[in-house]
Amino acid sequence: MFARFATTTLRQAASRQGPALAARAMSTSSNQATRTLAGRFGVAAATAAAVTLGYTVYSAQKPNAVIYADNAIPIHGVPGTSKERTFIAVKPDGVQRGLISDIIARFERRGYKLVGLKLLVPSKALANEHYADLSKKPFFAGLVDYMTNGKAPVIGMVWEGPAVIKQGRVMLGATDPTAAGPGTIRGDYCLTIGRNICHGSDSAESAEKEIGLWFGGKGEIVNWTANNDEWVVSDN
Ligand SMILES: Nc1ncnc2c1ncn2[C@@H]1O[C@H](COP(=O)(O)OP(=O)(O)OP(=O)(O)O)[C@@H](O)[C@H]1O
Repeated sequence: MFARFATTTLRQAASRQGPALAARAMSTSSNQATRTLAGRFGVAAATAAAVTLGYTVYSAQKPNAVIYADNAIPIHGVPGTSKERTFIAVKPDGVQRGLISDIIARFERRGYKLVGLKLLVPSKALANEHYADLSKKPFFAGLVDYMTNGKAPVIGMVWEGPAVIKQGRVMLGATDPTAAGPGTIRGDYCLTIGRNICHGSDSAESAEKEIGLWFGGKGEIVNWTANNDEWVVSDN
């Protein structure tokens, strides 16, 4: 009964007043709910109910999003802040050529934080959706086959940090490796556009779409604090 009341209140807040008010309402109402439930059923039940309520509110606003109850950051991060996130992939040619560790190392050394990582052979449906904007191109079928035929897997990653979407693209280098400068991943390691070993989201919209597409299972993105954040992402 109480949970239904709280959920309804929060849904109304989410739809009428937007995310900020919903988040405030969620925090106030779920604190009340948590205290009531904790008194009656114990702390574990109260905690589970509070997490469910939080997820319900966010889902009502944005059905495909996954958030974490601890800090309510969407899995695609917060563009324009130190929590900006991008999707970076090592494509099958990069995996075959043993370049995974080098690509990861470049992002790590720069100071970016790895918050999602998986190795998979993507389905055709996933590759089709990922490259949907290229579906009319003559190379589309070959591109999807190269990504999905299983001759090597893909490494999917989510990296976090200031300006990581733009800087990730800079680090990758031009899509066509013949135009990629030295010091970039493509400029250092590849020669042709069909085998350019890596991918990076090209905008905040793409990052949101791609992170949601490749990740999104519960627990696949981890919010964590690096011990050296003070030395890497602080402002004076
Ligand atoms: N002319 C082409 N011939 C073959 N493959 C191509 C061609 N143009 C693009 N591709 C492939 O399609 C991918 C996506 O192309 P797009 O134009 O979206 O560039 P991009 O966004 O820089 O690349 P990516 O999405 O891989 O980072 C390229 O990385 C490349 O693998």
